[in-house]
Amino acid sequence: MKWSEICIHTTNEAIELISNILHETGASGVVIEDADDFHKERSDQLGEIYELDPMDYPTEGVYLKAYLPMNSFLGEAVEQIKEAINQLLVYDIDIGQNKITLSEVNEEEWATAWKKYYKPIQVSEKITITPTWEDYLPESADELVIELDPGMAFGTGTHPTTILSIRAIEEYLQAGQTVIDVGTGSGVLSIAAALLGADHVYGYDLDVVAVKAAGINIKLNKASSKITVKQNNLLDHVTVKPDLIVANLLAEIIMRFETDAFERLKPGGLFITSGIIKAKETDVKQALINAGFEIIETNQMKDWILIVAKKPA
Ligand SMILES: C[S@@+](CC[C@H](N)C(=O)[O-])C[C@H]1O[C@@H](n2cnc3c(N)ncnc32)[C@H](O)[C@@H]1O
Repeated sequence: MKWSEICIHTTNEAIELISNILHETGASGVVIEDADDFHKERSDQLGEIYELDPMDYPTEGVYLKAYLPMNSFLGEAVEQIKEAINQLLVYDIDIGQNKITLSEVNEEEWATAWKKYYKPIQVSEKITITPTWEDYLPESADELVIELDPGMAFGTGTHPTTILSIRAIEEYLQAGQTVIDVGTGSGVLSIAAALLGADHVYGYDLDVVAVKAAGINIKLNKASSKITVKQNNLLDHVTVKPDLIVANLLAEIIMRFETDAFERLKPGGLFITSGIIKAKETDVKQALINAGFEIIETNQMKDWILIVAKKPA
């Protein structure tokens, strides 16, 4: 079968949203080529250096590439993608140059093209994320391994907002605690919390495709007994009283439920919010403070901010 590679020149801010649009349109194997990645030397934790081809990378911003089957629906799918990306402007998302190009690739190229980007990567002191097809063996007894299929919803688990979230869970979660993961996507944060000793994790996502993908990843990581995943809008109708809530969502969405998060948390509980673009940091902090939280830590990776907020004991 022939495949068409769609390449979108966009910004860091728009990556997750456009990846989501691509997945929803049936595109496979979304690949991110970030100008910043090319400029920094890439060495993974196994000591291998990636060979990066400068021709693959933009001089600024990000290329998002994905693959669509070449059939009679191709034109319609591309139009749908363009329209959905333009809709992001309504939400004040910077979509950068938004230049979209299409090129043809054959089955063999497609099957291997995107897999070469995904290698096991140590994302925190204890956690390594590996794609399902790699036979990765932990180097020490303390190393915890999460297997993910990058072809599925919000696949790789290595976006800066996800890495910041995993590191914060590792820092703050205490064994035996109850966790809620709002916007679970691939389920990666729920799996991380379970591996790091949570008693039980509740993962929620509005998107059924994400709920299915999370379910598969949770089984793959043998964490089903510790994680309950279901479709839900934010914390609507949730009665669980968690010690920790993690939410890797856009700033606009976090600012829709900070009061609910405050009410649900046990006294002394933590609200870890990620996915906040730098420009919106002050707004989110103010909203958290207005809800009654105390800000106890802020971290940054690239343009992304993570905030840890505490409900007073
Ligand atoms: C940036 S992804 C995060 C995925 C994963 N937690 C991670 O850290 O990699 C955000 C997720 O939030 C979900 N989401 C967006 N709005 C939501 C809402 N109102 N309620 C629940 N989930 C939502 C999206 O479907 C998506 O799966």
